[in-house]
Amino acid sequence: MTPFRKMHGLGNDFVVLDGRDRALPITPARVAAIADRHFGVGCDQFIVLEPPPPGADVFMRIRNPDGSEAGACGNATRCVASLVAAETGKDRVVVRTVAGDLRVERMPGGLWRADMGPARLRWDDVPLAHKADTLHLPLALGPVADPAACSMGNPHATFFVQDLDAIPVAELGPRLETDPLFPDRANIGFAQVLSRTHLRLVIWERGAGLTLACGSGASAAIVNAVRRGLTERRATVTMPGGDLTMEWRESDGHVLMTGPVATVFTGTLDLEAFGA
Ligand SMILES: N[C@@H](CCC[C@H](N)C(=O)O)C(=O)O
Repeated sequence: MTPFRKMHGLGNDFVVLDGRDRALPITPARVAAIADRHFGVGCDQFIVLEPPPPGADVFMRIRNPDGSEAGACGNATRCVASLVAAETGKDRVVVRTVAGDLRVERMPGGLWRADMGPARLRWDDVPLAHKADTLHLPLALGPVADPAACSMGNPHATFFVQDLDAIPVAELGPRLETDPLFPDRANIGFAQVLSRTHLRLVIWERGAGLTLACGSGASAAIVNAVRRGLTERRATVTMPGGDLTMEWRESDGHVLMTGPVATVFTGTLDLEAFGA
């Protein structure tokens, strides 16, 4: 049996396994089965801790419920950093993903701040299928149009809308995620500007669907809002699961994300019982 933790950041929930001492028999089919909310444990992302490469405290592998692998997960980054910090007594932790190193530090009030790295703004960073202006993508569907895109280690497009409650996110999300403009698919954000320091955001996540919060999506939203002249560089992003405090730092273009972490239960899994 393999121990696991169920964690979440603002309701964006994770099954977290520890593969640092032994390689775990994880396959895309097993991830999908365990992530299933009726026949498995249920989660938005399936996270495996792997041995720390030189220069990092842990390697974090991120998989979506459809079995696909992702380069970034802001909410899981905070959760994993808090675990490693509890083990090591450190207040600063370096989490490595396939997209690079993320530096996370403990903040007052049980919060954690992750440096999500630089937003990457070129069309081939996102990536897009062809050259286009990432500040105004040639993309429209139903009531939404003209998103801005960037990469936070994973692909994001943000649509700015007048009334978020009027947007049929579950209907538009899957079609936009898989639009041919996005060769790797994309996470799709719908953002309403409430003030120069406050955004409301709903995310349709690539490989996961609607989630209660998305840290990399909030990062992309603040970056794209600032690029459009809609908000200041520091703003609160309110998602269905709660708030993240975001900053797109002027000095180096890094995005800083501050928010909570939670462990809600622990258990054991028979990985072999979840298919091949
Ligand atoms: N929930 C995450 C993002 C998870 C990965 C995403 N679905 C992708 O495929 O890129 C976050 O908090 O950033």
